[in-house]
This record gives sequence, structure tokens and C-alpha cells, in this order.
Amino acid sequence: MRGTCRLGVERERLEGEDTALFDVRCPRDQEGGPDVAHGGWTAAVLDECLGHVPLLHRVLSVTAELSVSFVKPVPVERPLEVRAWVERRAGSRWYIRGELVLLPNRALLAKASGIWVQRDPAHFDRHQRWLAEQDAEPGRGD
Ligand SMILES: CCCCCCCCCCCC(=O)SCCNC(=O)CCNC(=O)[C@H](O)C(C)(C)COP(=O)(O)OP(=O)(O)OC[C@H]1O[C@@H](n2cnc3c(N)ncnc32)[C@H](O)[C@@H]1OP(=O)(O)O
Repeated sequence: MRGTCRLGVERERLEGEDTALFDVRCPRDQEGGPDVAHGGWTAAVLDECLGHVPLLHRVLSVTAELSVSFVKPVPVERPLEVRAWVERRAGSRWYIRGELVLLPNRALLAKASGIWVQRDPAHFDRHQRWLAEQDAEPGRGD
């Protein structure tokens, strides 16, 4: 599968049944310090890539939990790779881990683990109904 996105994911492919690889490059406009990525970009790109593992299995899911370890500063505009794999599945939950590395030596820059919950396609419609209820009843909050 090929494609680009505003986060700088340039290519994705499955490697075997449970692992996916992503070619990534942090765009200059995601800079947080001099020549290094903002931490929000690192978290977002790991969320994106890990969350694509169920999608590559044609399963729609949403992030329920995400934990990120920032191991080293992430340089902008350099070739990077994310490897994401399924640790285990339990019911509708996918436990997924991943690593962001600097190419070509695969030096570890960040690690992530999280839980993705499978949803049916009506997930976003239900959300729109919930949002309309919020607008109709300001102050209710649930
Ligand atoms: C058509 C357009 C296509 C468009 C296609 C485009 C693809 C878009 C993909 C976008 C992905 C994103 O950006 S996601 C964006 C960031 N994430 C989100 O917006 C998610 C917001 N949170 C939620 O919607 C909700 O909290 C959920 C869905 C995560 C959980 O809701 P829920 O009401 O608790 O669901 P429920 O069915 O009861 O729970 C399912 C199972 O997950 C477990 N579970 C629930 N929350 C958690 C949790 N935080 N940590 C661990 N486990 C959890 C429950 O125990 C249960 O286990 P068991 O009983 O089954 O064992």
C-alpha cells in the first residue's frame, strides 16, 4: 500500500501476519526544537502507524489508550521507520506495540504501546448524534 499524509508517513506495508512497516519523515513544520520533532508529532505518528495495523487487517478501530516513551530527539527531514506489531488480541481489543527508529542504523528514537478497540462503521454516526444531544442540552456533560 502506498500513500502520503500530513504527518509524513510515506509508505506502509504488512510484513507477515502481525507486523507492519512504515517509511516516515518528520516534516519541517512539525519541528518542536532546533531540527527536532515536536513530541506531539512523535506521539501522533506512532498513533497513526500503530492504529493502521487493524486497518491493514480491514478492521476499523479507535485508539483507547496510548503510551509513548521518548528515547532520543527525533530529527526532522530524515528517513525514519516505524515498526508496529500486534502483541495480542482479546475480544474487540488489539494490544499493539511499536518503535520509531532512525535509518539506516535503526537507532531507537521512541517506543509506544496501546490498545485499539474495534468499532462498527456506525461509530462516527453515533458520535454525531451524541454531539447533537450535547448541543441540545448544554451543561449535561455525559
Ligand atoms: C465509516 C467511516 C469510516 C472511516 C474510517 C477511517 C478510520 C478512522 C480511524 C480513526 C482512528 C482515530 O483517529 S481514533 C481517535 C482517538 N480515539 C478516539 O476517538 C476514541 C474515543 N473513545 C471512544 O470512542 C470510546 O471510549 C471507546 C470506543 C474506545 C470505548 O467505548 P466503550 O463504550 O467503552 O466501548 P465498549 O464497546 O464498551 O468497549 C469495548 C471493549 O474495549 C474495552 N475498553 C474500552 N475502553 C478501554 C480503554 N480505555 N482501555 C482498555 N480497554 C478499553 C472495554 O472494556 C471492552 O472490552 P470487551 O468487553 O470487549 O472485552
